[in-house]
Amino acid sequence: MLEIVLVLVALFVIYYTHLLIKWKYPKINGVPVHLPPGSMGLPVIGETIQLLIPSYNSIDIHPFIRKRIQRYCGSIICRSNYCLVSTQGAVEVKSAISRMIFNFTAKVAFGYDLENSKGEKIENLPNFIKSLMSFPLNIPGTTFHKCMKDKDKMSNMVRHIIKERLINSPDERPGDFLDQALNDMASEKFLTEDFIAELSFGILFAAFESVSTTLTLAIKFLAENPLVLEELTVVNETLRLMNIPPGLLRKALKDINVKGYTIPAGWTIMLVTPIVHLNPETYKDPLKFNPWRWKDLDQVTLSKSFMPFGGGTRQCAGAEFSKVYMAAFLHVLVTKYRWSKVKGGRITRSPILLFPDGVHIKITSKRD
Ligand code: HEM
Repeated sequence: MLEIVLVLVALFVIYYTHLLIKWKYPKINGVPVHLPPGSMGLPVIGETIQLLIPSYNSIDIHPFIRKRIQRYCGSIICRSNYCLVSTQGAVEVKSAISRMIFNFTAKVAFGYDLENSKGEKIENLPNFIKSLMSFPLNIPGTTFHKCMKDKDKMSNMVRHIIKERLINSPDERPGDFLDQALNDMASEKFLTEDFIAELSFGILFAAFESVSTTLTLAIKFLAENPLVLEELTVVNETLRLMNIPPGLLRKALKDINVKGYTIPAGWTIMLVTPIVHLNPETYKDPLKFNPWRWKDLDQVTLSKSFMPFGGGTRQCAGAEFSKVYMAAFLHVLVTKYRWSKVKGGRITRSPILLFPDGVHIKITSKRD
């Protein structure tokens, strides 16, 4: 009996050693691959236990989603209402703006009203990002588990709204993004109630986290550099300097040769856009917040050296909406309000941008 166990253990060790060697030193048609330099880290876990790499390549629903988001964003821009709180005390900008955008997007996308909702209250979404980048181990006690629970709470809330909508006749519905998706269920096979709930959550998340982070940064930079010019140049400079996503993810569909190195098919590649945005040959003094530089940058340079919303066919579906929304927000801020930084402003990346001490401003209406 003992011999059999020993043989099995030996076979197990040989098999996994073989897999490990194959993974560490891959071959294509029997020829060893010259991999790009760098460490492979540990099997499965890689270099870090903190980074979860999302994949966008599930089913080919992307053109559909893109079209619907763009149509929806276009229609809501004119309904935007920027409610800035005028207060004698200090406001923590990131949470205030997150909440504002969360409420606004949830309301216009699927009719969720935070104050008057009857169902489950969603209080935690603005903190969702903190637990997003975690090792995908879904057992109680892990950050990932907490993150999934928050996401489920949100998707369930949308499911509840979907059920209510489906009871009502189509002409009683508000005609928002959710209604568009429900109407499309008849023609698009992949659109199930579950899918629409997850999609609505995804849009809410994509919109509120990225926009609120950019606006918080813009306000911080403006408070530290009070001479403002055009709002759009401030938005561009903020996106350039801080690069909200740490990079773009792509999957190699076939072996790719780059400068003598092979990236094997199936590998996930991260294009680190901050490197392009901080290239001193394009952006003089690249670490300096300088909205004025945008006056002199030509279109050709920009098309190659500015990609805060990604590029190609997978470019951000909310890019135009975000630029207009943020420029309009800053316009209202600088024309109608006075504000000054009280404390905070420290930024960390892990790998998303966080404000460990917040950005606290004192804000009052110019009419007061
Ligand atoms: C400051 C604001 C924003 C930034 C910096 C940003 C950035 C990005 C980036 C870098 C990507 C990946 C693109 C790629 O892989 O090439 C992306 C994808 C995406 N974004 Fe945004 N985003 C912002 C706002 C929004 C908003 C407001 C929405 C929705 C209303 C949105 C919806 C999406 C969607 C659906 C995708 C996936 C596109 C696809 O795979 O086709 N984003 N975004």
